[in-house]
Amino acid sequence: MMQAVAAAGVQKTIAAMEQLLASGLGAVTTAAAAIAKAFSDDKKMLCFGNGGSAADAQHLAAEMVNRFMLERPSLPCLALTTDASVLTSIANDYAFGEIFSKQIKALGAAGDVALGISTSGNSPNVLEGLRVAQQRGLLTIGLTGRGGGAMAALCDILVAAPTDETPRIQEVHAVVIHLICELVDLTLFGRAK
Ligand SMILES: O=C(CO)[C@@H](O)[C@H](O)[C@H](O)[C@H](O)COP(=O)(O)O
Ligand SMILES: [Zn+2]
Repeated sequence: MMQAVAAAGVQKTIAAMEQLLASGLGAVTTAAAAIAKAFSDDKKMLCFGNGGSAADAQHLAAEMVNRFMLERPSLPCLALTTDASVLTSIANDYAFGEIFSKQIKALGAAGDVALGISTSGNSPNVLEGLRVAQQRGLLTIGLTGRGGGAMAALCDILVAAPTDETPRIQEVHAVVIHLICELVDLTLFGRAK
């Protein structure tokens, strides 16, 4: 029983990855090119999401600020999920739906990249972050699941993992995040390792 459940989980992830590959990976390469262009224009990237996707936002920021595979200069990227004082004060005094958008108002500038991650595509705080980012002239990139939910309308570039199950979507996102890092390094530094 346990083995069958585990095998089914792996099969679903493989199927989603195969579909992503068959789709040509156009959204992934477009997102990476846009992020590389922003960095080469001295702009930064702000990443955000809830739960496992908050961890994914932090993972991406760590790869950019520290390094991925290549020894190269730090790249300006910030996860908006890490400062407990900022997050709790906004949630307590205003609304949980504003925890990302208020930080984007403070830190975001035109030409920066706002990268929102939501498996459902419908988390109100991620939607509000993307909405404010668009209003302020940031480029909006969304990582989501099949369909993209309400997020699709708020993203200049949407990477939609072709599956409906939250953990499987997150597993595809982990690969997409690493591909973005690899392609950004390749674009900016001529190689990725
Ligand atoms: O990691 C997981 C599930 O795998 C959870 O923590 C999950 O991220 C949370 O339930 C999130 O609140 C879901 O939000 P979203 O992906 O729909 O925006
Ligand atoms: Zn998870």
